[in-house]
Amino acid sequence: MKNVFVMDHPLIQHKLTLIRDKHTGSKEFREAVKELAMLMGYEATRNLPLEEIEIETPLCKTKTKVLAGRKLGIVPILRAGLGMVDGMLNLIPAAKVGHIGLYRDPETLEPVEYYCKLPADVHERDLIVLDPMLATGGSAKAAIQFIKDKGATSIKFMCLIASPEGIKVISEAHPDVEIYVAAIDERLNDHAYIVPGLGDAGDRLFGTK
Ligand SMILES: O=P(O)(O)OC[C@H]1O[C@H](OP(=O)(O)OP(=O)(O)O)[C@H](O)[C@@H]1O
Ligand SMILES: O=c1cc[nH]c(=O)[nH]1
Ligand SMILES: [Mg+2]
Repeated sequence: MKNVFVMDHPLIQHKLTLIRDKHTGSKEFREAVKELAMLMGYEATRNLPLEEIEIETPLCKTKTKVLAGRKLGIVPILRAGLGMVDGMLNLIPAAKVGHIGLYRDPETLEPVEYYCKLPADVHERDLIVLDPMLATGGSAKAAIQFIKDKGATSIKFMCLIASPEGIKVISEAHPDVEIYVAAIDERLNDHAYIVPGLGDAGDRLFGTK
């Protein structure tokens, strides 16, 4: 599907298996999510623009490339998206971080907003929205819409595991948004959990279950 990039690098697939395993505890789960964010972030930032500058090596002057200086931002969807922040910041330490607090109402499955704090110049930044799970797509769809309402025009969405339904929802609602994902699983169950998935990402990251 256009605009959907499935990252099947062996290191990504290996770490994904770690976090799917129900015997993996919070510490190892957190470490693997951070590492996955870093590996995926490497790919998701592949097309950042470069510009040429002149520097001097110990031998001579030379022209060489640096990032073109376009401002970057990452926007984790709370809570579970927080687990991906440090991995991304390791790659792009100058990025500003916005936060969107959303939880999925267990009855209606609708996203409920409880927090939103974005960089003031969000409309000037290339943004990557982070959330490990894309299930019904309701949370990511709402989060991306918030950011667009604040003026953002350049948005990517990065998640670890998606359902086919979630991918469809985001592709249709936000066709301009590229989706980076480590795996697209089979389906959603009756409670809209991804199967086989990894369970509740927030609870596993923070040990709340
Ligand atoms: O695609 P959806 O059907 O909207 O589901 C995905 C959302 O559910 C999870 O968050 P959750 O509501 O469990 O909140 P949490 O991160 O605080 O645990 C997950 O991190 C996504 O944000
Ligand atoms: O499978 C799922 C679906 C929504 N949220 C999660 O954390 N996991
Ligand atoms: Mg949760």
